[in-house]
Amino acid sequence: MPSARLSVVVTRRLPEPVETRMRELFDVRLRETDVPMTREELARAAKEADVLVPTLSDRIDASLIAQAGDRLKLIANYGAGVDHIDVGTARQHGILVSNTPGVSADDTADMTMALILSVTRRLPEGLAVMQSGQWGGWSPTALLGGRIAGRRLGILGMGRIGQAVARRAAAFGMQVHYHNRRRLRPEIEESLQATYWESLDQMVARMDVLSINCPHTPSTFHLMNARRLKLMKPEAVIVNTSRGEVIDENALTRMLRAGEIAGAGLDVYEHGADINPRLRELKNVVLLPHMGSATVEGRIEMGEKVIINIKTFDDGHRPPDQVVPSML
Ligand SMILES: NC(=O)C1=CN([C@@H]2O[C@H](COP(=O)(O)OP(=O)(O)OC[C@H]3O[C@@H](n4cnc5c(N)ncnc54)[C@H](O)[C@@H]3O)[C@@H](O)[C@H]2O)C=CC1
Ligand SMILES: O=C(O)C(=O)CO
Repeated sequence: MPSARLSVVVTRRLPEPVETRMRELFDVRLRETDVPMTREELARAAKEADVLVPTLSDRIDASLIAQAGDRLKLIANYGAGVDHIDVGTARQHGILVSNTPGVSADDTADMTMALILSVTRRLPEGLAVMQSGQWGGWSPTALLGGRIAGRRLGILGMGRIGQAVARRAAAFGMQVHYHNRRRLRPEIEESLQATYWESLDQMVARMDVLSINCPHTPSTFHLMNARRLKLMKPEAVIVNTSRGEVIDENALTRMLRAGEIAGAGLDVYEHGADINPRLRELKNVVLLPHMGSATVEGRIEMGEKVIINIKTFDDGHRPPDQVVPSML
């Protein structure tokens, strides 16, 4: 007799090919509208599913996991970052957690470079001139930015995305530096032509551009606090395509306003969509609505990874992208 199909609940609309494949493989309940579930809907979903497929907009904390009961066996996150999931509590309840690492690395690194170039070369100001209809033609002195070739880029968090940024930055002629929880193997460091800094403080003080690419964990929360931001050179630029919580957003905003940091390119914010309104007023800041991984290809590949994790689990094995507390 064939075994019963897994009951899978997905909390957000996913790209159409992903939803179609999920319908073929699982007893899946898909979301009809593209709005995050309310807390009550999420708690109900966690109770009724064998597998929950959340996204970064769902807070899967200890209380939600405690309410889930015995049925929930796997939280197969649609996304690489798992800072919205209490992975330790899930483990204590015997619930596995998986994510979608790697498939967004190139796309997010592309967006990191786009932010670096947008801030240093003043793209939004150029766009605003064109949209105003006031452009009077080429000028030797208008909208001059800074050259990135030859500049020092410091990467905080040299994992999949950090390394993809390093490869791109080297191709743009930047000198790549990094700080990471663990130093890379010598052959990888050499292939990336990257200089390792054991001291984050010392690296931060010497960079022209700082790119934040570590996950948000208890040890990275406000890693870029007011004290460290103050170590940056006043002409330096910071970009963040990881998670907003790694930077003290209020301190950054104050320093950008005061001209103590030259510019910022942000894809992510400390309080999600509730961003510091003062950031929006600044000319030296480029803000994006968390779209680092937003390509058609990447979002489908994230869904394929979710499916592989669920299928492998259904076949009686550990999901290939299982996340355990010691990884965080
Ligand atoms: N903006 C966007 O659309 C996207 C954002 N992300 C975010 O980017 C983050 C990084 O993604 P990946 O590169 O795939 O992760 P990864 O796990 O491959 O790399 C993260 C690196 O950060 C390092 N790290 C962790 N804690 C650290 C600490 N305290 N100090 C220094 N280094 C530390 C790790 O050792 C690792 O090398 C994700 O966790 C996610 O939050 C991921 C995908 C898309
Ligand atoms: O995969 C992630 O962690 C994201 O931020 C989605 O883009």
